[in-house]
Amino acid sequence: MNQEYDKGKNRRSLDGDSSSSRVNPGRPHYMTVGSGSTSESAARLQAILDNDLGYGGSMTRDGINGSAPAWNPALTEDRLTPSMSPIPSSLSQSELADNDRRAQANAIHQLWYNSHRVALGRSINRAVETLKSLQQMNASWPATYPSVQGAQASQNKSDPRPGLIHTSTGLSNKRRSLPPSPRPGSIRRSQTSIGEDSTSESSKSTEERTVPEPRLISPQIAQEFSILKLDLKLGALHQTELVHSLEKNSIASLLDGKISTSINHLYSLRERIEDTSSKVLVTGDLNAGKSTFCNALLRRKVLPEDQQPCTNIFCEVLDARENGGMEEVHAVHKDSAYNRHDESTYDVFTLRDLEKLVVDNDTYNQCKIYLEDVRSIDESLLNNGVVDISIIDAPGLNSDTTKTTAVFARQEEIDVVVFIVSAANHFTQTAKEFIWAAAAEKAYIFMVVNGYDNIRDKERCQKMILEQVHALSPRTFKESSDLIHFVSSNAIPTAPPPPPPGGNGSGSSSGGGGKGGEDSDGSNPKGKGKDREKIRDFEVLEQSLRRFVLEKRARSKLAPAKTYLLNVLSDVQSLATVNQEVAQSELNRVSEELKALEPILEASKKAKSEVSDDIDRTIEATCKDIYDQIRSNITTSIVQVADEEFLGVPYPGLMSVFQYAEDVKEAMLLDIQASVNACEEFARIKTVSGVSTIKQLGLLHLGDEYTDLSFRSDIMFRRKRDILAKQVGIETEIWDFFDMSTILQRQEKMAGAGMALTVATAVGGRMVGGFGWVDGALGAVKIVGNNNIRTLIIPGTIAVAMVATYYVLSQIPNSLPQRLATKISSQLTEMDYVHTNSSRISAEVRKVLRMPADHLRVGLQRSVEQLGSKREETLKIRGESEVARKYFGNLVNESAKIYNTVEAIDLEGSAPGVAAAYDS
Ligand SMILES: Nc1nc2c(ncn2[C@@H]2O[C@H](COP(=O)(O)OP(=O)(O)OP(=O)(O)O)[C@@H](O)[C@H]2O)c(=O)[nH]1
Repeated sequence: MNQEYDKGKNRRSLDGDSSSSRVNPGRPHYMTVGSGSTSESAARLQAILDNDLGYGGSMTRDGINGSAPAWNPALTEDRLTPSMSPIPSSLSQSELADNDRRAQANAIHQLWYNSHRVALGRSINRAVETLKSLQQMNASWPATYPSVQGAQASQNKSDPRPGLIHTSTGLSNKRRSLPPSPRPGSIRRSQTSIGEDSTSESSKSTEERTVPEPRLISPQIAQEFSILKLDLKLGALHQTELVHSLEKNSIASLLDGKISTSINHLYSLRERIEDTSSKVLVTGDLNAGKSTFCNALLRRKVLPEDQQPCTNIFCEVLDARENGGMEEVHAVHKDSAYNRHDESTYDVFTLRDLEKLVVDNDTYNQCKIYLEDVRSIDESLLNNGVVDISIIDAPGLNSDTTKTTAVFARQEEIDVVVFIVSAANHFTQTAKEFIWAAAAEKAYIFMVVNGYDNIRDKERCQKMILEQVHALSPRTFKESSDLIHFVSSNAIPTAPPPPPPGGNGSGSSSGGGGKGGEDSDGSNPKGKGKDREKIRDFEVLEQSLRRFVLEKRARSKLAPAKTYLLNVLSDVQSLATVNQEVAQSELNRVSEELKALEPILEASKKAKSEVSDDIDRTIEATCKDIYDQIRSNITTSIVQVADEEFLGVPYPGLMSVFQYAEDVKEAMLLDIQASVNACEEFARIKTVSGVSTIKQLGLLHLGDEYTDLSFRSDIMFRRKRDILAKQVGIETEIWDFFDMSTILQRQEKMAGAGMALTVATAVGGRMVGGFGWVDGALGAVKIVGNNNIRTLIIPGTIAVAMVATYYVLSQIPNSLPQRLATKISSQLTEMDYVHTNSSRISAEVRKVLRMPADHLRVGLQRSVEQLGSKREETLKIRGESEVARKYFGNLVNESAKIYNTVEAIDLEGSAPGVAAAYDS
């Protein structure tokens, strides 16, 4: 923030030539009064001044760690008495002593003034540092901007004045008193309040809960931001509604812009207090008589006056000595920064050309009018012997928006505002707005109620105007006798306009003007009673203005810086207080959130690993169970398939025995297939129950975050149907019909059943069954006898064979299924049918169960990650809030400290030395 300033800048020439005046550019330049040599005490004071150029031991080191920015030594170059002040060579002893006394008094005053200026300069530096740090903080932690409560604001809609008052919190008891106009009483946080901030809010549940109205809304801290007030004039929306409709970051960026503007303004204020000259802006409504007033002050008709609006550009009147004693007009080119030493930035004209220049402003944006004021230093404002003054005549406020804006902007670089108000029209809305804007740094405004001669009921006019001033600028009102004047500027005798170009100008004008100069009509107004009164009123005004600008220079020159500093620091303090509390509640909130979050995160992590293992175990157990169950079921089904009573296939008789075999075979395979289907159904049921178990786990651990997968058990096992019939290919053989083992088994069963067994059956059975038929034959021979046997043997054999054949054939429905079952069973064993199907079904169940299981695992993982990142985010917010709380806590203290330092700079009391200097 250190800024090096051009040491020569703003330093005026004391002898008409700025270069020759620089006797010692690094120290104050005071003229030698009296006999040409200063008295001892004056010399001592001079020495003190030399050593006290803003760094001296007399200053309290309250700067920023003693590292105050570079201070321009030229700032103390105010003249106490101009070198060209006429000092008669033959002064009496008493007059010399008087001069000496005055010089001493001036020196004392200068010391006092310098100390205040330096203190203010340091405070400006500290304020700039503070604002810069606030800007940085605002970038990383968007500051909360309190706004006026909508309801409150609308209650006060009748109040035309924008903004609110500062109430009694923090510094407010020390703040400036403001008009008693009703102001909205409370503020409330903008949409950036806790709970409303979507960016910083890290928990859904927190977002959803109802946030209690922050304490910040309390009317106790209701106050207006005068400097850092966001200017939101968009459409028909009220400022509050706008603030609430804006994003927190948008507000932060608007605030950032305001801070930047304020920093720049502080720089310009520092420059202004360093500048030894004083700029007086004469402004007011259109046609209020600004130019007439300026002319009256100068006692010369320099600026064009007209009944219709005529001043279109700024006209700055300066002492001709600043221009080498030449009276001329420098018309500054548009978009050029004026530099008197660079003629490319302006065109030179004579005073006579002024009228045209002022009205026609297409080429120029302002005029610098160098004028010789021949009045004595006791009377002249320009040539006052104390300080360089420039008087700026501004275009009428309500002439057009651009010019009005320009006047508003211009007042930021001036020290004193002289506001001309028409006695007939009073304060217009634009006038009021200007005064409110000026109040940001100017607690006092010099008010000139002009055209007073036009008013019949003067008392009523005064009363009304004073009432208005009371509301507009209370401090000005408080000192109304000094700061508010009712005059008629056109009644002041002025020297006629300058002679035509060709003459040197200064000589002729000084001849025409001067003290008690004639009016343009040539009459002597001092002779007329009414005019005398007007002139007297004007002279009183002049004295007050001189006192305000010259004697109370600390007030006129330094007070704007002080007022602005107090206002901006107060704004900073309010902002800091609000944000400290916001940061604190944010900190509390996130700490609470963290406290709640930690165990949830831990539980979630634990659940994740436990549930994962659990699911795996459950799936494996389910699948194994299913496998075992299915294996046993299919095996049983295969084993039992032959026992099924012909599986519902009727025996068609011997003629269709092959078809019978095919039907039995198919029935058997279908029966086995049916058992497999039953197993699939069983597995389906088990899967549905498994999926439901996983879902329960998901709901238990993820709650609402668990998303269910749609599961259709009916589409399981679709592809494996009918596979068996295709795979099993069994040929029916002749031996399949005569399965002896089955026949024998059956015979034994039947034998065990009782005596119904016939011999034929027994014999046949034996015969058919094996070699036992020989024994049977021998037994029969013994009974029948050998001869008989011989005759019976053939037919007997035939009979037995027939019986046996019949028996065997009758046993086909019994023996064929057994035989086929055995063959199917062995083929299925060969195919590993039981295992294949059991593992196929259990594998599909595993696959199906894994889907929701994996989904649950992913959900759990995501939940842990989300909780983890929420924790990270919350930790980050906690860290930031902690930093912000500390920062804003410090800012509250720091801004209060600077505020107190600034407030302690007493610019109001009578300046030491002044009385003595101007006494006599
Ligand atoms: N009766 C009366 N007329 C005045 C007074 N002061 C100014 N006038 C007249 O008011 C008219 C406007 O005066 P100006 O000085 O041109 O007003 P202005 O405010 O400079 O006008 P703009 O710069 O164009 O806004 C002129 O005709 C003046 O003679 C006054 O005190 N009494």
